[in-house]
Amino acid sequence: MQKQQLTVVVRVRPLNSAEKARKAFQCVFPLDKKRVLLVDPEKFENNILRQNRQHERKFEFDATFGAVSNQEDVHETTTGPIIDSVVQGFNATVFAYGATGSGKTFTMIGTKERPGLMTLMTKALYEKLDGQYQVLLSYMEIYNEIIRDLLNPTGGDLELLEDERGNIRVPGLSSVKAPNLSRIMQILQEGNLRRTQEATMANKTSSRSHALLQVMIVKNQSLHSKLFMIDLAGSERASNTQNRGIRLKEGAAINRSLLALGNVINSLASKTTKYVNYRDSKLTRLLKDSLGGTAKTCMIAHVTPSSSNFEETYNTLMYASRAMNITNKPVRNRPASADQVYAEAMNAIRKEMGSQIKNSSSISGLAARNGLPERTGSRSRPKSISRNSSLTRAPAASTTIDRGRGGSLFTQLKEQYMTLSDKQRKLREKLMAINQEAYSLEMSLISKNAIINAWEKAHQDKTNDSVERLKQDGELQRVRLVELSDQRTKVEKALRKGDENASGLESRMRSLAATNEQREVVKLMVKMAEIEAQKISALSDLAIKGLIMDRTDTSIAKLQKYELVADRLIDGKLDEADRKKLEEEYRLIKNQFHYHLLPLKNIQTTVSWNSMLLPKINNNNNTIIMEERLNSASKKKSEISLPIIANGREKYPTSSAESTTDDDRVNSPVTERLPNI
Ligand SMILES: Nc1ncnc2c1ncn2[C@@H]1O[C@H](COP(=O)(O)OP(=O)(O)OP(=O)(O)O)[C@@H](O)[C@H]1O
Repeated sequence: MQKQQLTVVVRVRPLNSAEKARKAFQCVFPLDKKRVLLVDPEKFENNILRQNRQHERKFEFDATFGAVSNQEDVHETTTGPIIDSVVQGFNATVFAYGATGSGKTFTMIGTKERPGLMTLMTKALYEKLDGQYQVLLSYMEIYNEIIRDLLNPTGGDLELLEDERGNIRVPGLSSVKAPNLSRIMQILQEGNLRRTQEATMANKTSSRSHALLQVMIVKNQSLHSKLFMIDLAGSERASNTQNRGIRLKEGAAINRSLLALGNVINSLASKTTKYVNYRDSKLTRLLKDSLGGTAKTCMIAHVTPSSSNFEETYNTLMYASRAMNITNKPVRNRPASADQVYAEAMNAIRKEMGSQIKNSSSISGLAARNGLPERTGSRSRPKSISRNSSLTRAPAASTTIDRGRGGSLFTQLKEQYMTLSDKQRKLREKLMAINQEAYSLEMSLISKNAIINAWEKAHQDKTNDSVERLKQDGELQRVRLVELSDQRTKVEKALRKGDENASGLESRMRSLAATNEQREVVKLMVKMAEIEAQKISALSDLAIKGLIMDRTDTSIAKLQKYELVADRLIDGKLDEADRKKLEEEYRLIKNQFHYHLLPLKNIQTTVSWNSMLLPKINNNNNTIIMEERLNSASKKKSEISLPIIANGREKYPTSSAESTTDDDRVNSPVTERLPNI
């Protein structure tokens, strides 16, 4: 694992008209492709007391871009090479850092006429990826330490979870398929419109949140690599922005997360500090892998050239030069075949088998290896070769090699068997993909139907845009399920036929096998086909478990939120208006939790998708088969139910079923804000 320093570049934007009107002048000068000169405006103030202070400072970075550099220049020099790494399977992060109004959003998002890095990078990625890759996009913002899904505005607040391997995940964050560049542009535009932006004194279109675009590249259903593109909110001084009220509170939250980021950068850059505290903000927790981790990371520091922003510029350049000392250890993700170890083992078996098959097809070779002379035999009665094996008969003096029908037929059957096994493997993989998609659709449909039913019960004839959208989505999902069901029938039919043919070939090969080696070859080939089928079954099992885990994670996040609200309600120190608002929020979360959990409770219906023609793992060893495992998991889930809060006290329903009855749903009907599912 090779260490690699963070790539740190600086972009200086042109002086703008407001700055010129304020009689501000340029105090930052790019000297060449790497160096930048910062001149303290005090130098021109003729202050005798400060005459001896150092007024100029040079900084050197991996690259420096001045006012004349355009978006393409920045991309080609800095982010272009990162795209190559992402294509090779490395995770990467590019983030824009700098004071408010310094040009971060311009660089990352850009304008219609001058698209920024998010567009240029995804475009470059598309040009380099071929059809075997799939691209998924997620777009979120962190606003006042709250994570929101920019692609699913009704999704509510999202939580961060750390799995047992230390990977940070955002359960419930939507990821959207981006089959082409125009879809990406559309997704980005939609997301950007939803981003929290406000005018401040320092910037007319100030981004008040950190925006994180995540591009996931998937190959053979596993993650190939991940690219984070981040437009951070600007660091700001309250005096500069003249912010009050909400803007001031936002500023404090923005600065808190940036302070946490600064602390992480300081700790990582320091040679003495051992402990790095990522936990102080959601931003730093999300960036854990990008700073000091296994990703390739590029920081684009932004400064204004204006003398009025000297202090911010100085701080940014100091941070940036400190960040140059950070080293990551980029690691390529595991190859797309989710089970490299298994694949290697299979290759070893294949190789071994290949050599045995090669040897067994040459009778002379076999005979020679057994220290026996070659035999002559009947060409017309292949079976007699195995029955009356010449190996037990008296050796004949002939050196002619028998490549008669017996030998060649065995070879032909063996080749047919291998081709068939390969075909069966592909069919099983197809079946697995169909099952997985259907499983996920069914889970989503269960939640959707329950929400629609509850809405209709509570609101009768009243229509609602979100409910109508849910209905339309549900309709599309049902159509897709019918398609999948047809596909599954076809694949299963082909699989059954293939299995019949395979067992026919197997018994013919067994009866033709004349030697121990040939018998061994048949055994190995059958074993290999079995292992392939079991492997797919295991992967399928894992994928379904992954879907369940994701849903469970989101449910847990909702439960945590519920606890927070419940605590505040029980605490009771609320005026009437706040209590009412909180109670409504409480009901919404309770609803979300309920609808999200429903598919897990109904797992028996959905699991049928996974059981067809995929062999059950360890079934004959009396270990728990998948259905049982899932059933017991669903049993546990169905025991979870949230209490009702009345007058500031928690009341648990008398039975677990109680909380999920229609009555309960009517008690806490689906509100105007529909729960995300
Ligand atoms: N390189 C550039 N060339 C021309 N105009 C630029 C450049 N960089 C920034 N600008 C302009 O400067 C203004 C402020 O830029 P921008 O909104 O990108 O700043 P920011 O750092 O994202 O601010 P905030 O943190 O407040 O969101 C915008 O009007 C933008 O168009």
